[in-house]
Amino acid sequence: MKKKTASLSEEAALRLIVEGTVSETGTEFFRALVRNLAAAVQTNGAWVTEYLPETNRLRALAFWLGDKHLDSYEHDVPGTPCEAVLTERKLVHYPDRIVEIYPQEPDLRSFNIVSYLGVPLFDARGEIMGHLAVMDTKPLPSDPRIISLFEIFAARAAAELRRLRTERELRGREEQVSALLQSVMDGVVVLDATLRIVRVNPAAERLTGYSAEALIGQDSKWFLAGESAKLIANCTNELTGMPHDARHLWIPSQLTVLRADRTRFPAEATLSCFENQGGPFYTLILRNVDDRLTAERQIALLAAEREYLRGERAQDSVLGELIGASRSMLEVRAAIKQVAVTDATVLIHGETGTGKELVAEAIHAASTRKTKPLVRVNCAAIPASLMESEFFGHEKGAFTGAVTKREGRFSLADDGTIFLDEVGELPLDLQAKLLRVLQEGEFEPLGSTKTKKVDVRVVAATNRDLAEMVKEGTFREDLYYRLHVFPIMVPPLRERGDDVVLLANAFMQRFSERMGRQLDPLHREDLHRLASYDWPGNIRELQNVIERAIILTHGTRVNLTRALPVAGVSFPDNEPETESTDKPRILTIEELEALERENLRRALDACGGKISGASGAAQLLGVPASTFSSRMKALGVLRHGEQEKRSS
Ligand SMILES: Nc1ncnc2c1ncn2[C@@H]1O[C@H](COP(=O)(O)OP(=O)(O)OP(=O)(O)O)[C@@H](O)[C@H]1O
Repeated sequence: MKKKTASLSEEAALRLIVEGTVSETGTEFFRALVRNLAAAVQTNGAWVTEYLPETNRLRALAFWLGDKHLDSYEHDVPGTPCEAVLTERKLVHYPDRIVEIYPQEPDLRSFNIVSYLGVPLFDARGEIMGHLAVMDTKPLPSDPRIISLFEIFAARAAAELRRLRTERELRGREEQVSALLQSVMDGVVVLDATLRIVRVNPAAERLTGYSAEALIGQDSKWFLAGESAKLIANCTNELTGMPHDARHLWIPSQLTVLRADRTRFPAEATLSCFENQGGPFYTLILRNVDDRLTAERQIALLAAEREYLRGERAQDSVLGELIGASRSMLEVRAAIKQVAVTDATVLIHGETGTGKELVAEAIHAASTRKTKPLVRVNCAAIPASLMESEFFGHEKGAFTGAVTKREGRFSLADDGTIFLDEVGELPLDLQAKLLRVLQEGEFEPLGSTKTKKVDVRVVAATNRDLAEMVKEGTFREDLYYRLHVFPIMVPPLRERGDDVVLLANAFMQRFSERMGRQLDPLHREDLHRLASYDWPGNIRELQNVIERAIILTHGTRVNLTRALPVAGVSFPDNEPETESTDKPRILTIEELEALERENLRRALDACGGKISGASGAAQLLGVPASTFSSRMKALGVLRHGEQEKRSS
């Protein structure tokens, strides 16, 4: 090392440090520092190191020896004068003959070192970061001026080393943050206090279609639709007023992001605030929720569809009880489906026993009121004097016999459906009251002055010609039109074609299951007989016939003969109720023959097919066996087991 001056004043040394290092940082700083330090204290060498605790080694940040820098110098701590510096954590001075103290340290010998002065460098927490040392090929006597100069250099070195470490740490963190930002799927946009974009991640570039260069420096309005930009501005205001540890907000699906191609997408975001250099910054984490919203919509749609299908299935299960595939019945089913979901009043027309009540049930079951009551009222079955109280209820003492207060059917049906069967039988005064309920939804119970309000859907049914009754003045025209909002005509069985067969088979199955009977399916010819019958009592009559036939059957083959009225003529016990009041009529020859044929069959059935003898069918009829047989032949009646070829 060239000695520039024999001795250097402290000020000159300080100037050396300042001037020699002011413009330098990092490696250059340390190189300047050790060079100037060696010059200041006039030693042969100086070095500044960083301590590597993992390997317990010292690595030179800069090493000046003689007249040059040694690059990449590193050595183990144990057995060196530096060890004393690190373990004693204070300035260590070996003024002379250092080789004798550290004979194992080869570099001391090879560099001809005889004296040493070293000091540890601490970080802000008091941990050793490294050390600064000077060494000389001649003795280095203890000189306070040298020591103080040396300590000035050491303080400067420690400061720079600390700065470097902080910088390195920051860089490490920044790299971590960058790596994180690079890898996240969500777009991250950092805004400054004026809501200008200062940083974006690649996902934000992808989401917006803008490059980072295009985005950085722009106002957040650049990529946010008007309302969304306002929302973000409001949120940032809100955030700055919040406690530091709670400065984040979730903005759910309310943002609209504008892409470079001017398309838009809905986004949800989290917005958080952090302080940097005294000012607030905001991190906006954006997520495109288009897919999610689409998926949610899809799920909602599927759920609605499922609900709809459930409803359909429920409807179908109710409609399933309404057997019939004829065109007219399909129309009835379609009408039920159509009107059920509305609150419209329905008037069901149809002959007796055609299934009007079943239709009313199906309407209720397929309506939104299905969980509420369906209250049935048969207007023909209630005495006129009790009808009003039955409909609207009464107060205690409202009339003789009204010992307690009683709710009427309309109150019971509140929120549900009332089925007014045989509505044509309503007396005129009650028709007026019914009209009021239909129009205003209100009535007064008998004996009460308080008006009751109800929400009741009315389904009425009649087998009478109400329009004709209006003309006759027995049915109110205004009520007729009020009821006639949605008329459904239930066709008689004779107009339903093969529905008879479907119904007969269904009833067979229903009753045989109910009675625990194993029965053969109905024969083709039985079905034919059923189909050719007129069915004045409609489905109720058919149902009765099948039920009766099963009861009368002993084996597995259903005995329709005794249950079925013959060609429109019935035995007295088979007479449909509706016909019971009809006058006896004159029979045709064919009808008489059919009746006789039926009678022969019944006799045969009753006697197990036996004709002659004490328990024979002939005796049952009181005729000789030969007469019985010839009548059988003439009328084409076959015995059990024989194949019948008749088609009546
Ligand atoms: N389409 C059908 N499918 C299955 N059963 C039916 C059908 N229609 C009617 N029924 C059955 O026939 C019987 C008579 O039906 P319902 O009481 O509904 O007829 P209605 O027209 O209301 O009779 P009324 O005019 O005498 O009041 C009931 O037992 C019912 O279950």
